[in-house]
Amino acid sequence: MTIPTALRAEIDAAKQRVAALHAELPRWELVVWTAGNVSERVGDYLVIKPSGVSYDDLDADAMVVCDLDGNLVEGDRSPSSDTAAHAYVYRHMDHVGGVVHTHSTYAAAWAARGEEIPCVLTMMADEFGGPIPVGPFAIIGDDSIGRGIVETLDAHRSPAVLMRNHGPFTIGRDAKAAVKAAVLLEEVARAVHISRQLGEPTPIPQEAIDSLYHRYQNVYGQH
Ligand SMILES: O=C(CO)[C@@H](O)[C@@H](O)COP(=O)(O)O
Repeated sequence: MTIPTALRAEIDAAKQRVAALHAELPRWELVVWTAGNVSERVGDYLVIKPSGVSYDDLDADAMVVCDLDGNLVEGDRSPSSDTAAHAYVYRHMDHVGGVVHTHSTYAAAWAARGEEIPCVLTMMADEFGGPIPVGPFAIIGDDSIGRGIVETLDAHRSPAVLMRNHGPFTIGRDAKAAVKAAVLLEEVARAVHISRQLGEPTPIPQEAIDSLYHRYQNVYGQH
């Protein structure tokens, strides 16, 4: 199987974007060693990093392309070990254009307890539209992680899920949006963790969460 000529330019542009976005993971201290990955959907394909390769070596030429069943279509190295999970999300969530997985410290700490992060900060209402949910414990190697991500996020506004005893996966309309969700997730996971050391954080009323989420998703920023 080869990339259709009609997608060549889009695939090459996605390789540039996904390579650059992998550099954001160590930049925002979301990963150690090689423990994180970013993908972006292009038609019936996904662009993702090769497994176990240092972020220092992840340029556009290093990126690999898979079909949405996770089969390698282009590239000379094995795709990320989480490719099956990314591919499952794309197959079952048509609106998703980007997926990120990290083991960021504070988000992983909440995942280790199997506890959702309560919506106690306006930044959480803005970006996540409520609490950040926990997905089921699932072992890498088949569709179980992907299935757990989809089943959990289908029931929430949140673009982030804490896979129990593992770590966060985030989704977005493109890879940049999914990376942003991963960055903000770690920030709120840390803030709420610290807050809870000093007392019980105060929940935000649902009406306020809905209002903040609508503003941030539809008004905030440049239009
Ligand atoms: O945690 C795991 C494997 O257990 C992976 O998410 C992490 O090491 C990243 O793997 P890849 O380098 O993307 O194959």
